[in-house]
Amino acid sequence: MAQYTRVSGSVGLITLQSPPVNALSAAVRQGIVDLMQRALSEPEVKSVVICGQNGIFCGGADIKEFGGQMSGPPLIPMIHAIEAASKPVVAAIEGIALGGGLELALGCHYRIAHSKAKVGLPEVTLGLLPGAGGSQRLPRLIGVPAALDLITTGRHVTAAEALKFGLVDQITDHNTVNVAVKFAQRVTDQPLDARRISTYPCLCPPDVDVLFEEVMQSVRRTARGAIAPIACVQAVRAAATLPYNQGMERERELLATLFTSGQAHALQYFFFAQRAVGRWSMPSGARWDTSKPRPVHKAAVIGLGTMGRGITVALAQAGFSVVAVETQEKQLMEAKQAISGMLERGAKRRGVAPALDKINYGRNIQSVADVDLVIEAVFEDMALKKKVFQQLSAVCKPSTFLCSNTSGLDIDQLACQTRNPELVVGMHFFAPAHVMKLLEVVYGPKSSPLAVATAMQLGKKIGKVSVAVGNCRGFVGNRMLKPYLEQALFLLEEGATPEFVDQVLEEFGFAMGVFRMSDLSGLDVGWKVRMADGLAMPDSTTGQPTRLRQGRRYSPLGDLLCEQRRFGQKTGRGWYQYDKPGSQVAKPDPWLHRFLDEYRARHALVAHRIDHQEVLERCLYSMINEGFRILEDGIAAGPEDIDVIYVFGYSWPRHRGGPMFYAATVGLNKVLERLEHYYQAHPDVPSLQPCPLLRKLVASGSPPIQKWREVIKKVRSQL
Ligand SMILES: CCCCCC/C=C/CC(=O)SCCNC(=O)CCNC(=O)[C@H](O)C(C)(C)COP(=O)(O)OP(=O)(O)OC[C@H]1O[C@@H](n2cnc3c(N)ncnc32)[C@H](O)[C@@H]1OP(=O)(O)O
Repeated sequence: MAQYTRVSGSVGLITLQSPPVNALSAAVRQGIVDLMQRALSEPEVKSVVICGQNGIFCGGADIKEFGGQMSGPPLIPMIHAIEAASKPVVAAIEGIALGGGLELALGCHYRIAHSKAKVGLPEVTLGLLPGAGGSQRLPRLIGVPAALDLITTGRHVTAAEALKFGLVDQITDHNTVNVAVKFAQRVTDQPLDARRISTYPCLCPPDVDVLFEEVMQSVRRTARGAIAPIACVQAVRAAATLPYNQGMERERELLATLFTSGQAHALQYFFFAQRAVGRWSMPSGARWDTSKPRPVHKAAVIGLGTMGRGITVALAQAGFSVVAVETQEKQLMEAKQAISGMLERGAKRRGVAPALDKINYGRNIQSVADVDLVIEAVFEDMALKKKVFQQLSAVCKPSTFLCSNTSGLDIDQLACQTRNPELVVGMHFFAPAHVMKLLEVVYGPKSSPLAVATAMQLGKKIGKVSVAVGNCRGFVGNRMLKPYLEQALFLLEEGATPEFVDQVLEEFGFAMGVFRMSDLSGLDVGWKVRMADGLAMPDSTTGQPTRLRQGRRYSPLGDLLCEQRRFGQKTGRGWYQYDKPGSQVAKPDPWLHRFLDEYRARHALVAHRIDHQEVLERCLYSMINEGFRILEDGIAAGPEDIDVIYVFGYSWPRHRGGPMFYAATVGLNKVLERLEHYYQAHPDVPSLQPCPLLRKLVASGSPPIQKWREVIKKVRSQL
């Protein structure tokens, strides 16, 4: 859909109309084609302006159309026709010009942008490349290095940056369409040949081969197995080395491979999953669209350790007034210094003033009396947290929301310490809290929809992707991590090495394998939890064999390392060895290999050959199985919630869509069959026993992931 109006007598104005972002659906493309013909055929019309309604130029191709049969006029000939037009065509860019939207603008002869507009070619983030001439026109317009940067990262650039690159001709603070119309009138008689970007030579630096080699190496290093960034480099290389038409042919070939790839499907699923988590619901029926948040003006953070500092920075940077409380004078001074440094570095990067004046520091919990919301971030200890919640409940005004930054403790027990348990929720931040995008908002049985809506909105305001989840041990993320870690340890007992397990997981696409990650986080963290749970204890205390706890197989390997004070990077020894405490370069440790051999000998375990497939299946399928249990229990409302948590919080490779999407890709029947196989081989490992929901989905013919919620609803209604 597009609308045509004649402005100032001689300018044909084409307005794209397809809310919310004027994506180039079949109807919009048809509208552009028809209205361009009309403008070119009207003798009174001397020039054309293309804009989008509601202050948004265009969000690109309509991603919803990708899954189905493409209909309507194709993008490439449509853009060529605009570029070849005999009358000047001006793009009036307000809001955004992304992907196909920017490619459309690149087909125009001139581009005028509002100063607040953003432009970019984010196709790579959807597993694609700019396939409507963008990979060929952009380097011709702004040069190879800048085009490589924009196309391989997909980043959105400001109008000011776009002007610097020469990507737009003018920026304005005024009404962009009016400015573009006036501009179009001025250029009516200008020759157009020099404005057709496809005819430009490609601007290459002298050492262009070296540049491509370096960029390709860097892209391969960071892509973690994603294919689109590599295809993007290849497409730009075609622009630099081939005539335009041949470059377009190469762009077409590369896009054809990407378009039908599993990675593109996964990334496009993930695009919609990220948006779906904002439409949260609770088992009570409360929902995002019926629960209004209450505004938060002033917040407090209690406890200024690593997490509390990061949360304080995130709040202050987003413009909240923060009361930051730490009871020990020395720790308070250290925290103040650290927080100021973080704010100053962040502000320097973003070119703004540091929000130092947003924070008031104090040692006394009384200073939070007038805040709207408190985030408690003291040490992960239930008794301590309970005490803090009792104090907060006595000190704060009755309407204050009380939130706990916990990675897995029972929110209900904390709520019970307060006068208004309905105002209590969990806010599970991930370290470093001012950087990591994920926030689990945890509702307990007493949490009100108001509290959930307020925490979700606060999360959004501080730039987090917030996911509402139910209250259980470990919530979603850490609950699923448990069987994953457990399988990794069992694999060591059975003959694998930490290096091999990590290599397989990193080849799969995780930023770090399970053992390197444990060394980074600190082995003592889990050890303390296991001790509190009565798991990490000498045999004499438990009265059970070392490798059995509470009737289940148990691996004490992590506990044994901790007993040797091998806590990971911080002590210079863990699953790997490091040059010195704090170093990040992990090296295989012969001591650990001997230790594993001795351990196996002591327990009469015969090492067998473990291959890639077994590592992946046992680590990932046991985690996915727990994901199905979480869905069955109603802790997560849908598979998208789990996938978003895993990609943003646990470095699951985005191009694999998340664990639940991955299970759907592998095939639910295959996941079920392999779990059955492993459970038969390890009947003392309950996490390998296939979850009833998985069986039900397979029995229902393994519906597509978008239909799982219907099956889950049925299963839950039968409980
Ligand atoms: C066979 C050959 C065919 C050629 C195909 C190859 C060429 C592809 C070229 C492309 O153009 S690919 C698409 C490139 N565009 C993008 O990647 C932009 C994606 N969108 C965004 O980044 C953001 O949505 C936004 C535009 C910056 C707006 O962000 P904001 O935070 O304001 O709102 P959202 O909640 O993200 O979005 C609102 C609403 O709009 C839906 N939506 C956004 N973009 C598109 C789109 N391109 N197609 C369809 N739908 C889109 C989004 O899903 C939200 O709706 P929902 O119902 O809440 O999910």
